[in-house]
Amino acid sequence: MVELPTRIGILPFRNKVLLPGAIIRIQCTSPSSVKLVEQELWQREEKGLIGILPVRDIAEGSIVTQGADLGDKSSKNQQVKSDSHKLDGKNQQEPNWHTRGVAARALHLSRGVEKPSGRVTYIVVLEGLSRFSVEELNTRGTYTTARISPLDMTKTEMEQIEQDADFIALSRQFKLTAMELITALEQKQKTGGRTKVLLETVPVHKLADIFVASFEISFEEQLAMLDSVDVKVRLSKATELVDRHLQSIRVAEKITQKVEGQLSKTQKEYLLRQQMRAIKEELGDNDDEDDDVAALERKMQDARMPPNVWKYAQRELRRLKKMQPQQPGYNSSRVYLEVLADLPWQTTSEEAELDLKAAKDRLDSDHYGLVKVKQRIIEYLAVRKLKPDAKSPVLCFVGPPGVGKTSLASSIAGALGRKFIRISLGGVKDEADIRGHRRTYIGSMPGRLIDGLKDSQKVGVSNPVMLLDEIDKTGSDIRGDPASALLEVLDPEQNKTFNDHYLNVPFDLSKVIFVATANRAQPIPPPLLDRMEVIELPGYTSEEKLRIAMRHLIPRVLSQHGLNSDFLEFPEGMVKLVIERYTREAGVRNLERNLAAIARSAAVTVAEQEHNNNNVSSLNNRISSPLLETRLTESGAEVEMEVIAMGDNNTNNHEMSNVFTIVSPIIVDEEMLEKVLGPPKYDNKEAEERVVTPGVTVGLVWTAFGGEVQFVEAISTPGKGDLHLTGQLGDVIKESAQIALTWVRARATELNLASAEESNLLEGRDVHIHFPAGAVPKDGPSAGVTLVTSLVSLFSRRRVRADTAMTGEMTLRGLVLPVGGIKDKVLAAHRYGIKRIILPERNLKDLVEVPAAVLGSLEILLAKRMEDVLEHAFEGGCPWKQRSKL
Ligand SMILES: Nc1ncnc2c1ncn2[C@@H]1O[C@H](COP(=O)(O)OP(=O)(O)OP(=O)(O)O)[C@@H](O)[C@H]1O
Repeated sequence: MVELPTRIGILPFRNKVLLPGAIIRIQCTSPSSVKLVEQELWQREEKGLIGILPVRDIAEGSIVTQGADLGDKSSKNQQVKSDSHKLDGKNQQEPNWHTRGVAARALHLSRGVEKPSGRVTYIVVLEGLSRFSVEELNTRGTYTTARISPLDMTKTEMEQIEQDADFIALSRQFKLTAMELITALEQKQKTGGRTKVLLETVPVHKLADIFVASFEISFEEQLAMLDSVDVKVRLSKATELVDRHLQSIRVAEKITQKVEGQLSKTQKEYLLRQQMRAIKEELGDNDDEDDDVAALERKMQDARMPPNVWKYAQRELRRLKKMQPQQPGYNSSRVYLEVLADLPWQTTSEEAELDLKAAKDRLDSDHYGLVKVKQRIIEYLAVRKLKPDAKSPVLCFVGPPGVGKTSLASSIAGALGRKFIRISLGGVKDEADIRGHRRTYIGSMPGRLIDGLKDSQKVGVSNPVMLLDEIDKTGSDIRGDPASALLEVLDPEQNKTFNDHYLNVPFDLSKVIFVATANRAQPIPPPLLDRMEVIELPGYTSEEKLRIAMRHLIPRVLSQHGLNSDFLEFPEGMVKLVIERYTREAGVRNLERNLAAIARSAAVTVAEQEHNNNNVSSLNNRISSPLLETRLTESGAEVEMEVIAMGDNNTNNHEMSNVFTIVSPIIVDEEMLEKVLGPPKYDNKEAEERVVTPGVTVGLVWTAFGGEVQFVEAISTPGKGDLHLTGQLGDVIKESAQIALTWVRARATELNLASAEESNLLEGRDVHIHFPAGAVPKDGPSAGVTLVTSLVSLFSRRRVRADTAMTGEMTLRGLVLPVGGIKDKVLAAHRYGIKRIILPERNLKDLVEVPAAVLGSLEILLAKRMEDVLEHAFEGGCPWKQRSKL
């Protein structure tokens, strides 16, 4: 029995009733309710109570309280008039208060602060305890309070009524009906019978409320239940409602059974057909194949092929009809006709009038940053809109992995309202991969393009946006040149009648919009490159990655794992740690993978929690679920939550609060990162640790993964003065190394090498230069200055500065030439925590593309000649100048 105070703070419930024993989760946002929760629940030392009083919208007319039991208290059977009161900001007029309410306590409280307004809100999980009647309402303060008197029976009254014959009969009737309901529910959900125990342990008058609270009934009925102060009235009302619910479940079941009956009818039919087939087979009566051919013919007719193709297909079909299924060639002919019938000869997706603004919004909402790229795409779309038949170039996105090339292409398809199809060209070396094998080959197939288009479920239209992925990874060998086939595909003059060897009839590709991606433009054969407009997507800075993660990756990763921010929160600081300590890439691919790993681990925790909750409180979940609906007002603002648990162990209802333990989200912290992702993979000390001996230098290079930091190591060994190079190097880089060695040798005197051993280094010994990360192929001229610096460091026995990286081509006479990919290289250096960068002077202009925040953290040193590089690379300046000073 709960001791009620004489005065209680009132929380108005609009058109809704909280019954004793019911649990509800609400969000308080209006100033009055926030104040109420703050003063009555949040700030209290001991557990506070508040009164829940139903209030009706004025528009719906006044409350007519029903219920025969009200006779004795008829004086109160009228509405309590109150001072004008603002109800949760929704109703400015005088509210219609009901005269009876329910005292409630908080099972769980969480406090939130909206950003950026700073407004405080509360989420409260309330449990109804006992009825009261309102003696007087006072609405003059910030929130309403009421003088109340309890309506529940005292213990002695209760003991008396338990002897009453009517009450006993009513209880029995109620319990019987309730038991039937539980049995029906359990059968439906096929679960065990824990809930029945509650029928024995909870007093019947409380059960009546709990059961009714779990049904969806009208406000009037809810009020009637609330007003049923007399337990006998309450029991008969509850019995009636439980019975009604039971009947509705039964009706629903009957309907399902009927449907199931129908289902088994189709199953029966299927079985009979199977049997019929078997009998026919036994009799050698094989008209099934005929059926199949007829179906194929119908499918071909539906495909609406152009006349010349149709003629060809007809001829093939006639041939097929003459053949026996066992005959060689029957199957290949059939498969061929299936492919023809599957191709979208005429079907196109409706292209709505292109709305450039909507397209721009879509690109913006899908992708963070990339301003120039998006601008270029919009221009491309604008031209297409003005002149749809213009020969627009094929867009080719070039950039390291995971910078959004594929997803940009799919956004273009979305903006145009077209289907999207991705054809992977990585590793395609055979022309037949593009153009198909002739049908004379055994196991011949159409090429990848036609194969992609024929998949009618996925594409089924002749005008999709087709992404030719990794177009730089096609190569040619004796089996022909895929690039020349691609050239035909991309040429608007020729692709109207694209000839796939397998099809052997022309297919019109001119309605397809082609987009290509590549990691690097350089390997793409020039004629192909000429057909394309290259749009470069450089890598992202850490700051950009953070924004992309917060806005795009995290929401997506959460929803992919069935979570949302109520369950899992990624604080910005932790995302930053993932970016800096666990990834070191130009794009965001690994970042996304790591975030997904964390989400997976959280999903397991959440699922386990839910499992436990379901076990403990299966009754509550099932019975109270309609009342547990969230009544959160959609404020749309970000809310920062602070949570205190209000668990109360001395009541038998504490189980119920378990349902809400997941209200507080899992917040990712360093410990969780280490647990899921392991110890940090990167720090900023790598350069420092590796540049400990003379001969090692830090260079900046450009690889298929974007800008990279590349260490170069040189040592000398006894020999004949040869140069050895290792680390999967291309011809250009090998030549750079030769030039570097020649240049350094020519300056032997300037180097002023002291000992005989050192002069030997130049003539009598071999030099070995290695580029670690041997698995990654490297080429290009930009390692020139790095190579020279390594050699000078080796010969002069002086270490280069570990905080410095360099890039630049060097001529035989020591002039430093500009190189490409400066932005990517600078970003890479930034990722590695490098502080100083030596660049060719003529690359200065390229720095405008580097974000200011990154530039600000670096010292940029410009070099015109090799001597300038050496001057910057060594502590105290160029080594041989140092020596001559000595
Ligand atoms: N600027 C961005 N804004 C939002 N999401 C991005 C952005 N850049 C990349 N992403 C996301 O990163 C992921 C990887 O991008 P995507 O697959 O498009 O990369 P890609 O450049 O095509 O890589 P690959 O060359 O390996 O195919 C995608 O989930 C994509 O949505």
